[in-house]
Amino acid sequence: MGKGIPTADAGPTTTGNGDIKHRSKRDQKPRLLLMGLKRSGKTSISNVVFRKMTPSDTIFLDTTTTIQKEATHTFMDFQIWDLPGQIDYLDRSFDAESIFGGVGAMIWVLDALDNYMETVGHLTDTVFHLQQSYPSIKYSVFIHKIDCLTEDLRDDTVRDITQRITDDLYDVGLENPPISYHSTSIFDSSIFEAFSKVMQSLVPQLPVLESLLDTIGASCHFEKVYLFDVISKIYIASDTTSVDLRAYELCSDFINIIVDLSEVYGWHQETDFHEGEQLAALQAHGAESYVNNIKGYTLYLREINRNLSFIAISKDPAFDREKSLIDYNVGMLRDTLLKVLDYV
Ligand SMILES: Nc1nc2c(ncn2[C@@H]2O[C@H](COP(=O)(O)OP(=O)(O)OP(=O)(O)O)[C@@H](O)[C@H]2O)c(=O)[nH]1
Repeated sequence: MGKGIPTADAGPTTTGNGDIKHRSKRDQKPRLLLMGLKRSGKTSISNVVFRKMTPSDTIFLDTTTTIQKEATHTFMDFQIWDLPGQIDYLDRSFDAESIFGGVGAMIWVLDALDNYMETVGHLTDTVFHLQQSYPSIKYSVFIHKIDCLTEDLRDDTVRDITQRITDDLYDVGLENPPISYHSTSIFDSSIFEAFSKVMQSLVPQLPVLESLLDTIGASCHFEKVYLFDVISKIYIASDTTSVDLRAYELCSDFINIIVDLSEVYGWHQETDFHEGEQLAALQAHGAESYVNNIKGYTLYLREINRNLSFIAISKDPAFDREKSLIDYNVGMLRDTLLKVLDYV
């Protein structure tokens, strides 16, 4: 058996060492790897997205020396493994199966400010080798720290990196590698947008959800509709209109306000509702909120369950909820989530 690297489980949502039964069950959940050279930004990304760390606080992070495992229990239970950047995972003495077996997606974090020739070489070697033994892994390259580049330089850098990786892989015989590219920064919503796309690649029923969200958007006259994981702010599906960072930001801010308000004014349903019927009715409907005319937009949120909310944005500043057919459409969404995903 090959050597392994020490692993560390950190934080409240992280897999615990003590509970072996619990742990082995979680280890079967889809795994997502964060890889890349030292100081590329892997731990910062994991902390900002999943631990709500303020981006500016990431400058105090130490180098990671052990695998950090983060387990999230939201719409989809999955593990994120943050791998130390200084280790050569292709070294034959490594127990590769313990790291790469069961991986659904790998994110390669590439520091756009670095001399990226070195990391492009590591990345293409890694993809090439893993493709032989683990062909189902999906790869995403985060061209990261993009906030430090000017608009023009950004486009050139992204184009150059994409081209180099594609050429290198072509040279070794990989013509259409399953790689997606995202420009990211922890200082804006691009990191959440990119992570959303990675998570969506792990949802086999995504086309069904997207087509349903397209239908809802059209019939209710929404410009953009999302299914949001409320805690992480990752959206697990949206309609298929083009990515709109501004719409994402407005929806994300809206969730923050709703969560803050419900922390102050919310109540614990089990203790306050003694009438079973009343509680069932509330759960079937789901909490709802909408605001008209925020910077010319209407925002609409409907809770599907504790984790998942339907959120839509309309350019009509005077959205009329009663005429919108929203109840019928959200009902259809709930039915689909239940039937197709066995979820809700
Ligand atoms: N400008 C900018 N800096 C970032 C961004 N993301 C991370 N950083 C900074 O990059 C530095 C390294 O971040 P880490 O998260 O520790 O990098 P890492 O890849 O986990 O590094 P190792 O643990 O050594 O493998 C920190 O100073 C972060 O503040 C970003 O999007 N933009």
